[in-house]
Amino acid sequence: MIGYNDALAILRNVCRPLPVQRLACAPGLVLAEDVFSDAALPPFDNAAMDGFALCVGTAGAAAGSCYPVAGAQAAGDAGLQAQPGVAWEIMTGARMPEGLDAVIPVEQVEVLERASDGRALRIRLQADLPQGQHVRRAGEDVARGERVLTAGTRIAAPQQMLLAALGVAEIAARRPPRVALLNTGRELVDDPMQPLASGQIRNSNGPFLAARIADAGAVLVVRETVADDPADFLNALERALAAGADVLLSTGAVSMGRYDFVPDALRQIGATIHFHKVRIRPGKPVLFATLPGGALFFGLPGNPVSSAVGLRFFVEPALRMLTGLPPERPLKLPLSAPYGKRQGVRVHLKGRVMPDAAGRLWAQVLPGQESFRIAPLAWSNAWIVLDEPDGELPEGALVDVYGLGHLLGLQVEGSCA
Ligand SMILES: Nc1nc2c(c(=O)[nH]1)N[C@H]1C(S)=C(S)[C@@H](COP(=O)(O)OP(=O)(O)OC[C@H]3O[C@@H](n4cnc5c(N)ncnc54)[C@H](O)[C@@H]3O)O[C@H]1N2
Ligand code: MOO
Repeated sequence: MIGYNDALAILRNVCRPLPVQRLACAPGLVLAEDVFSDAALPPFDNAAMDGFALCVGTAGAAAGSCYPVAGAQAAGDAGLQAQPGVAWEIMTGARMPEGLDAVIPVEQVEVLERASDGRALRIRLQADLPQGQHVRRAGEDVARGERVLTAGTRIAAPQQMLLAALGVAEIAARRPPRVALLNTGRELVDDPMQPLASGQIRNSNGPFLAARIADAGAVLVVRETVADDPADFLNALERALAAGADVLLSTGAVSMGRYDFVPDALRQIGATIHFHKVRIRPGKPVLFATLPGGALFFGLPGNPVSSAVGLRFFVEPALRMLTGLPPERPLKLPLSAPYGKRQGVRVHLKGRVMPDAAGRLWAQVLPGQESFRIAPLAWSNAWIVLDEPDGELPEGALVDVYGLGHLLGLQVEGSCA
C-alpha cells in the first residue's frame, strides 16, 4: 500500500491543468497569466475630502488666509485650469483643477461671503494647510504597467474590484472544473420524506459532497444515486461524461465486500487505476483512475467521514492542479491536550480550532473519530493531520491544521473560555 505523499506525487503526474482561455472576468476563475495594469489608479489627482482646493506651494498656507472661490468641482466633472490665488469648492473624488495642490476640509473653513444660491464666494482658512493634504495622487494606488495580480490567483470579490477599477474585461484563465458525483449503495434513500425500510439509510454523503464541491470551486454537473449494480454504475458514468465532467467521483463499493464492484467496473471499461488503497485513516480504500477519454475518477470510500477525507485530501488537491492553484500549506497550531497517535498510518482527525481567553488558537482533537460518526464532523471546523510515524504528542505540540475546504481558510468562531 502506498503512503499519502506517494499518492499525491501520482496525482501531480496525472492531473494536467485545464486549457487556458480568454474569459470574461468573473469570481471563481483562476488566472493563468500575470495581470499588468494599463491604467493608473487613481486615474487622476482627486480630492479625498469635501472642502476647498487651493494652490499652496511648498510653503503651505497659514490659518487665517483668505481666498476668493472661483467655482465648484464635483465628482464626474471634467478637468479645468485654475487661476492663481483662487480656491475651488471641491467634492470627494472630484478631479483636482490643474494648478491646485491641497484640499482643506469644509469643517476647517469659515465662509465669509455667499452668493444668493448659497454658493461660497469667499473663505478664510481655520487651520494651516500643507501642500498635498487630502489630495489622492494619480497612480498612488496602482502605477501604469505595474503587475497587479499573479498567475495562480483565484478571482474573488477583491480581485474583481481591482480588475473592474482597471477596466479589465477579459483575463487568461482556467474555468472551474466540472465534477460529477455518483453515490452507490442499494441501502441509500434520497427523498427525506420517504420512510426507511429495514436496512435502509439516508444518503448523507450526497448532500455533503455536493456542498463541498461547490465550496471547492468546482461545478457539479451530475449527481446520481445508483444501486450496487455495475451496469447501472457504468450507465451513470456515461451520463456524467456526456455532461462534460472533468472529474468523476463515486462513493462506496470500493473496499473488500462482495458488492464492491467499482474497481472491476473501471477495469472493464479500460480505465487506468493509478492507486487503490493508501496508508491513511479514514479513507484507506480510496481509488484514483483515469478513464479512457482522459477524465479523472476518484472512488471515495462510502463511510461518511472517509468520503469527506477523500474529497478534502485527494480531490481538492487535484482540483487545485487542474486550475493551476499552488499547493496548499497547512497551518501549525498547538494541541489543546496530549494525543497518543497509534494508528500506524497518516490520520485525518475531526478537529476544532478555538481561541483561548487571550485570543491564542488551540487545536482540539474531537471525541468520536470513527469514520461512521458524522455528528462530530458537524461540530468540527478543521482537520488535524498527523503524518506517519506514530508517537505521543504532548499538549502544545504543533500539528498540521487544514480548514474544512481548500478555499475556505480556517473559520474560527466562539471561544473555549
Ligand atoms: N474486510 C474489510 N472490510 C472493510 C475494509 C477492509 O479493508 N476490509 N475497509 C473498511 C473501510 S476502512 C472502509 S472506509 C469501508 C469502505 O467501504 P466502501 O467504500 O466499499 O463503502 P460501502 O461498503 O459501500 O459503505 C461503507 C459504509 O458507508 C455507508 N454509506 C455508503 N454510502 C453512503 C452515503 N451516500 N451516505 C451515507 N452513508 C453511506 C454504508 O451504508 C456503509 O455503512 O469498508 C470497510 N470494510
Ligand atoms: O478507512 Mo475507513 O475510511 O477507516 O473507515
